[in-house]
Amino acid sequence: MTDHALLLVNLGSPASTEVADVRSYLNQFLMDPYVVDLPWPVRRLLVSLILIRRPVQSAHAYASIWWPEGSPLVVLSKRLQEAMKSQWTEGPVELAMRYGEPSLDTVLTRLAGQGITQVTLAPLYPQFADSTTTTVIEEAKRVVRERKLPIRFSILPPFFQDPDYIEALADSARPYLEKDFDHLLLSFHGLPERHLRKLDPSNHCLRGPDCCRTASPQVLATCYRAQCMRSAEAFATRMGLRPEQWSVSFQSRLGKDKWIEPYTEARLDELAAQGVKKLLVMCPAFVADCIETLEEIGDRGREQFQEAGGESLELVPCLNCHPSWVAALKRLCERAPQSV
Ligand SMILES: C=CC1=C(C)c2cc3[nH]c(cc4nc(cc5[nH]c(cc1n2)c(C)c5CCC(=O)O)C(CCC(=O)O)=C4C)c(C)c3C=C
Ligand SMILES: [Fe+2]
Ligand SMILES: [Fe+2]
Repeated sequence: MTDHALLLVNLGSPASTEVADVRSYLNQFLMDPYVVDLPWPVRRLLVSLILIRRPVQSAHAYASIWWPEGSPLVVLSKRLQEAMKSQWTEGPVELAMRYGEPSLDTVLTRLAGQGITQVTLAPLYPQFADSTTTTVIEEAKRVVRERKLPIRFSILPPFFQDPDYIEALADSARPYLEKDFDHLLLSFHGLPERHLRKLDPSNHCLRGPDCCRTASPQVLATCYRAQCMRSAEAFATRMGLRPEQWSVSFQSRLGKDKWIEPYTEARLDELAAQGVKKLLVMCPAFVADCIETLEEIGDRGREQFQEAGGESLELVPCLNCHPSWVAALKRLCERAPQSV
């Protein structure tokens, strides 16, 4: 069969580090109602306020990590796409970005023009969130509906505790964990608490320190925080880490709302104060290194940890194009159930 495409989708980056490009990217990203989930007039006002200062700050941050070939996130996603071509034999392997280019609209329209009728849609997010997984799926469905494309989807579900994903994390992180370290911080992207609450009709989430551990299968299916905890626990178990050797935190908070805790910034100070000298940080919510790992953790986080008394902070690279990840992704995508 050659009419069944694999479509990898990641978040996307600005077209360049120019402030105008960063502003336009942030505007598209933050005006997505799955990301800033407020009524349109409130969202428009809030995002316009954020766009006064943020593009200049973010452009500066992007410039500090940008590669000659472009944004690390996009370059690494393209490399993953290339690696997957030798794995996926049923048709072409394509890459789209939820924000910026190449858009889902461009890629799905091109695939339909080539006679592709079946697409395995792979949002590259291990843990479920409306602001990542849902928005990719809904945008892909919107394009097919509005352009009347004869495409049916299979959709890769969140794979936060899939043994293949955990094994890939273990294989990619092992060389770092074999070196001398005092503590491993697993830092996941954060989310406003509101995003968890609105998907939790049983009112289980964020009610006490153990709520993620006691989440029912129904709660776990949509609770990003509980899924992050499961990923971290499965990884720590696989690596044989003792409880005091690792912990979880959440990074990248934006705005004044309460986001899920503990915050990475606070944990960096606490760990230094507890006497941790050699800190390892890995970021399992990101499958490709990006501004959030390279700049927020690798640059600013390291500086903060050292100023607080730590000696070294080593950033464990994301899965990127690790052979175990490429093999895992092939198996995950082959198992993706047909949906629409
Ligand atoms: C309300 C704001 C945001 C939510 C909610 C959010 C969720 C979320 N994001 C990722 C993954 C990535 N985010 C990245 C960058 C990024 N994220 C936000 C805001 C929210 N994210 C902003 C404003 C930015 C841009 C950078 C900045 O100005 O700080 C990236 C990296 C993009 C890149 O080009 O490198 C990724 C990847 C997840 C997984 C997630 C929810 C779980
Ligand atoms: Fe983000
Ligand atoms: Fe929860």
